[in-house]
Amino acid sequence: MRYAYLGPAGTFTEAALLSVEGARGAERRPVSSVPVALAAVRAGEVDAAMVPIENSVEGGVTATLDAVATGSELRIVREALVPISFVLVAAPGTTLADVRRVSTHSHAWAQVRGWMDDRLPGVDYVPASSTAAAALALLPGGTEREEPASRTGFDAAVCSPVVVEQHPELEVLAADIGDNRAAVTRFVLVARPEAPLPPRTGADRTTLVIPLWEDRAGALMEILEQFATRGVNLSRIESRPTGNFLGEYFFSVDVDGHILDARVADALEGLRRVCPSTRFLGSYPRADHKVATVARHHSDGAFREAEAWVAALQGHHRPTPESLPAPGSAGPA
Ligand SMILES: O=C(O)C(=O)C[C@]1(C(=O)O)C=C[C@@H](O)C=C1
Repeated sequence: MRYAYLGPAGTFTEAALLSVEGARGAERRPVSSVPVALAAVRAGEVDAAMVPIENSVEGGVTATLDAVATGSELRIVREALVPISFVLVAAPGTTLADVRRVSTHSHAWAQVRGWMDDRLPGVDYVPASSTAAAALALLPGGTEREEPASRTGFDAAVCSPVVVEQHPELEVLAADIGDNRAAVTRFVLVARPEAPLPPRTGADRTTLVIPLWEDRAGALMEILEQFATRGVNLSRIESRPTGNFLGEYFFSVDVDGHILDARVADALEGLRRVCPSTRFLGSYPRADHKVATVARHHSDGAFREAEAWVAALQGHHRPTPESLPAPGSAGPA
């Protein structure tokens, strides 16, 4: 297997990838952004890419939500949860009092803002492509030592403690600086659509992209109804602009269950009718193994029984040519 991930080594995304069985011995390609990782999957240069999708503090990772919603189809085949803990690092010899400008990934910055306001008020933020990229930039590239700020434009970085394990020469100015100690990021492994559908486990998640089909009152309600009436619980719903023009949005949705669950399959059929450009991004096991609660009347057995009942009734009352809708018509009102 060949994998792409948001690099360099030491990112949280790499930690997520390393949690996949066999990934340690596989070819791993660090890349500079989520779109680049997904482009490598689409081009067939790698078999799958690990990308962040949701953080418990900062919410959806918009770069991922947008990149999987458009372009050629992709499939999520698994997810991974990584607990997030941050350290503030600098080049050797730097002290906290020297820090004026701090670099990291924007999602990481959002998770340490409280600590920064408290301990380094007025410090400037310099965006980086990842937490590890910011930290590694602080290390002198050559033999000649340079002042980091003059070379990089910043003098400290927020990253994972893993980077310090790999580069012990980095000075740790502060540890555990996340505003929320229980922060977790959810990552997804994304492959091409021909990837085999992961088996149903009973504790599964299905990810969908639902463009708002028509701009009218009740359009969102009609989408949500498809899930509600089949007892399908939503675990995440976010609206994102399509980028085409102001006011055009799509919904990125996670639901509890697998496409092989009758209630999920039935909801997808309903969605297809009310919103034909719905995109299926995959059904895969939940990393937290949380089993969905399903009422008896939403179980596979209840759907099968109801289908068999209707089929039997149809068998007794076969449609006549006159009772069928004319070709091209919407059918009897
Ligand atoms: O920069 C990294 O280390 C990443 O893996 C990216 C990322 C993200 O995109 O949210 C992953 C987890 C953390 O919440 C912060 C940054």
